[in-house]
Amino acid sequence: MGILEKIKAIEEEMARTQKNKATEYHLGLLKGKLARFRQQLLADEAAASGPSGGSGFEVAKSGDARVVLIGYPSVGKSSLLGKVTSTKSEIAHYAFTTLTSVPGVLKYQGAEVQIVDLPGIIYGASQGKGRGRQVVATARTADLILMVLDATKGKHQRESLEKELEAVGIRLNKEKPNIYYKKKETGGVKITFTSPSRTNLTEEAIKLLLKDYKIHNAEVLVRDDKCTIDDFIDILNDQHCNYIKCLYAYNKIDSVSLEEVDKLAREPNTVVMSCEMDLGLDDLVEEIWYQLNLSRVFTKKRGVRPDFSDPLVVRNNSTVGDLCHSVHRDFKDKFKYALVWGSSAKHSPQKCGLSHKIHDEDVVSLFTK
Ligand SMILES: Nc1nc2c(ncn2[C@@H]2O[C@H](COP(=O)(O)OP(=O)(O)OP(=O)(O)O)[C@@H](O)[C@H]2O)c(=O)[nH]1
Repeated sequence: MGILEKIKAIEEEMARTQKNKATEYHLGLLKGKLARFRQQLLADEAAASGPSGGSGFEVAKSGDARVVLIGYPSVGKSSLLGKVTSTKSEIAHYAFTTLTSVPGVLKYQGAEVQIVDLPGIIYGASQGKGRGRQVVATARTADLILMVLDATKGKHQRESLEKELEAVGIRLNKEKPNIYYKKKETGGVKITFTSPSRTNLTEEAIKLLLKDYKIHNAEVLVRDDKCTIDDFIDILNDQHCNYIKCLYAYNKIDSVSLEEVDKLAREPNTVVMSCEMDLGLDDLVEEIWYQLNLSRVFTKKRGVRPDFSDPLVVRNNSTVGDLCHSVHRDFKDKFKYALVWGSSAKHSPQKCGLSHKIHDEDVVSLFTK
């Protein structure tokens, strides 16, 4: 039996099995197997396409962060890219216009965010269909997924995309489960819960899964009483799981009622817009920036005004040390002290060491030995 048939057989068995206390472990085991086969399927695909597989839309990562657009055909991804980035992309009045990914650059107050528009075909990816799997591979590299949805269409589009992403191990707006897991050479299986589990994740369930994965020696520490069997399966398939932030953008709000727009706009992690009418695009860009969680830092040479058009971009909560690292790998070794102006400084300028936390829009002078 090929992997695809195995996946199908498990899915059918899961659909047949009633969900109740008695079948909980059995379903957990099936889920565990499913995750393993899906991972295998995607790994086979990656090996087959190879580094020079010529998939046609692998894009080199550039800029300070990467946002990946995901959505069904004709929801307005190309239009959006045309509006917010400096890349032009062809828009035709028919589906499937975007056949190769077109990276665009969104410039936000000096920072550069790469926006990649993937082929609109993600559906069926988890079943190994078409280019969906390649799309997924690129989606995994995103700092933020921007799911573009058509406000005139129902809930189905969002749910089915979420389901597809879920099936290939992309977890949206979710933290990595707080479970410590380490495979060992000897010593058997040791399972500890820091507090009694409030879900279906019991010691017995963990043992069954480990046995099914042919793992006989391991240490497991469940640190969160809300972790489920699914979370533990994710930990077992760690390399296959990516935890990525997702922003939902509903386009074409010019074509639906105000009540509908209002309802959509109130959903969490959601923005509403109309590319055609130029509505909500500034809010979208701001929200993207906010979700990326980045800070701009302006460097200043002695006796010269800082260049406010060319910031260094680092993660929020970064330190002077992180900043040095982003200048050059070895810069930290030469570092003597920094002068910092801006909201993180107690007085202007403040003389700081490597551990000083910098804020967005700070000005920093770095001095070397
Ligand atoms: N009413 C309305 N139509 C829009 C809006 N934005 C885009 N469209 C139309 O939707 C159609 C599809 O737009 P595209 O930008 O090509 O969509 P896409 O998601 O890139 O499509 P693919 O390339 O097929 O994946 C075009 O006819 C656009 O004119 C909008 O805000 N309102």
